[in-house]
Amino acid sequence: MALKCAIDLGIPSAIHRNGGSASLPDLLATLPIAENKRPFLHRPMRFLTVSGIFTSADDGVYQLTRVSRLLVDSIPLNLLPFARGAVNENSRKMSETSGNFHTVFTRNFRSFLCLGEWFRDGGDTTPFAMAHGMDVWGAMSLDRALATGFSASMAANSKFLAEIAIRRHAEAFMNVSSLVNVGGGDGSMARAIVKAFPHIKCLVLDLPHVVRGIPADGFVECVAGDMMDFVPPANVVLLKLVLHDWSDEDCVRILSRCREAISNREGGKVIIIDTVIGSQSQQIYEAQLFLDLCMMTVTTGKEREEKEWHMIFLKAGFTQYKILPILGIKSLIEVYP
Ligand SMILES: C[S@@+](CC[C@H](N)C(=O)[O-])C[C@H]1O[C@@H](n2cnc3c(N)ncnc32)[C@H](O)[C@@H]1O
Ligand SMILES: O=c1cc(-c2ccc(O)cc2)oc2c(O)c(O)ccc12
Repeated sequence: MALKCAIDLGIPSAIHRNGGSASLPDLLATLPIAENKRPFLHRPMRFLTVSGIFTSADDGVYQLTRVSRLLVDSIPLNLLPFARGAVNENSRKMSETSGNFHTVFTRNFRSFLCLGEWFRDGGDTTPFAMAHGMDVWGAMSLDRALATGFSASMAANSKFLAEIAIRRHAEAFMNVSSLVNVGGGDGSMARAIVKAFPHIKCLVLDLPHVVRGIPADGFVECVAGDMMDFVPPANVVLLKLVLHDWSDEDCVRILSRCREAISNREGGKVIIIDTVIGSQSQQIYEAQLFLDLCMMTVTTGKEREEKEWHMIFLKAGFTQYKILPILGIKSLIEVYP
């Protein structure tokens, strides 16, 4: 909530505009803070500094850390839309300040409040459905603003990650002539791939209500469909943050469709961008386990350890795989028939 407050007030951007460091009087001079609230600002700032969002020199001057640099609006590929998605309320007040942003993430919060009840309940619904009366995909198909907000959050994540994944693992996309991005959302990831490798013909497959909102741009082609039933043929199938939404049985079904899509194709492989649980870093490990709880609460999915990934690959008929770390909690997994 302190981070949400800092994002709402635009504090990371204000520090950046001030040349990368700002004292409390500097911040008070530029931020829209009511006169009677000025004596309070040092308290969330003190908490966020101890939490690693800002640093503060002894002289009381705040500076950005690697985390808060991601929240500066003027820095290209910032994660502000993703962070807003994570902390904003779907309310009129927030819509005014952050551009009509409706979020699935606030719904997550209410879903988390049902977790204890979910454990006691013998039904097979998700905590999200307990809180909202329908599953997350149903909620998004009915609420256009919610779907658009989710798509914008995931798109910011994709643009940021695509840049790093392509730079660090360019070889994964070389010698690829066609690629289908299954559950590709608004096509941000596919677009970044085509821009880096213009020879690749890229197709995005997603649900009808998602594909309907994507304007044609000449870079990627978008088709509506259900990945449980059919995946269009290509040399490479890319699944980014898709399998973590689904149970092991559903993943085997999706991956089986992907295997059919690449069968008899030269260099056929599936590229998965997702979490592989397990890290030497306590912070990363904690984030992976937190995301796993999100998946348990919002979807029917989970984050997986390597042995769990291995099991579903074998069940879907694949023989080999290779795990390449990308950044933080995410890895790129190449899976071969
Ligand atoms: C967590 S989002 C990931 C979006 C995108 N890959 C990214 O990383 O930004 C999961 C995506 O899967 C899509 N999806 C869910 N069920 C699907 C289905 N049965 N067939 C195709 N896409 C589906 C959702 O609409 C959503 O765009
Ligand atoms: O609530 C979420 C959050 C994520 C998420 C968070 C952080 C990351 O680095 C990646 C993804 O993903 C979600 C998701 O895929 C979904 O279908 C519903 C909710 C969430």
